[in-house]
Amino acid sequence: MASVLELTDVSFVRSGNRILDSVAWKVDETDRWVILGPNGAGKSTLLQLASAHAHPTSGTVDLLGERIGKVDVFELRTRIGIAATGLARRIPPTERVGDVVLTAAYAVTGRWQERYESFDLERAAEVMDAWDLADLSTRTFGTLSDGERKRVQIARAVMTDPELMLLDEPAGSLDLGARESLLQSLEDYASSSLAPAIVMVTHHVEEIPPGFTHGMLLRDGGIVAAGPLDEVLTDARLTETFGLPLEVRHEGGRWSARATR
Ligand SMILES: Nc1ncnc2c1ncn2[C@@H]1O[C@H](COP(=O)(O)OP(=O)(O)OP(=O)(O)O)[C@@H](O)[C@H]1O
Repeated sequence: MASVLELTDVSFVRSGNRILDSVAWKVDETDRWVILGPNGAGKSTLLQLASAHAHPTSGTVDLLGERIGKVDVFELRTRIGIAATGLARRIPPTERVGDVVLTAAYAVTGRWQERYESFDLERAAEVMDAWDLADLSTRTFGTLSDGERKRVQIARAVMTDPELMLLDEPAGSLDLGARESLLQSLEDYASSSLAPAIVMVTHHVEEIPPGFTHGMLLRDGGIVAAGPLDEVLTDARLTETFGLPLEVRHEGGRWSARATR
């Protein structure tokens, strides 16, 4: 099976702070990964490396068949879909939802004078339909709820048919209904044989969509466990990762966890 991302002995140091330490990780094209770990564990930094927005201090990152440091990262980034809060901040609040999705074809935010082909317009309509955004296409991004904004960000990332999809806390800050509805959409997306490899960072095991296959537990920049989800999400490993006694359950395709006394 072809690997889309491979980190070999990767360390990442900033201001003398070892944020990632000797990380080895391989993502194959059919994998759907979830990354969990306490605040400050290094999850977002790992996504920065996985999206060619950061270089490792030592070790190697191979992304979509290219070695980071030996390739034009601007070209490489067009092959990766990212939905993250930091990127959402760059979307002008006055931009129409339809244009937020469509402008992904040129990797820009804010529609200007780009000329779109009919297949771009058809693709944007198809993606907005799939992510329940068709009724919002003429609304402006700034008027949307948090849940709607998350959907728009993901639809924008899906628009270009990426070879790797990176999701940073897609269900963070959503109410119960919005979360459950988003998880159903993510489950549908992840179950398609046409979907790319997916890596999702989350703070809660309850936010893992059914069908996700692999998990990584990160603590203090090091991997506690990585592999098939049911081997990784155990009481002992979650307890070690979060530093308090935890009990985990897996029922009906969904995960939950709580502290024990
Ligand atoms: N440029 C930097 N210089 C120094 N330290 C940094 C820098 N960027 C991040 N860090 C530190 O690296 C650690 C990991 O940060 P990162 O954002 O990757 O963690 P995270 O697991 O995503 O956290 P959270 O769950 O809170 O979002 C944190 O302690 C953070 O303060």
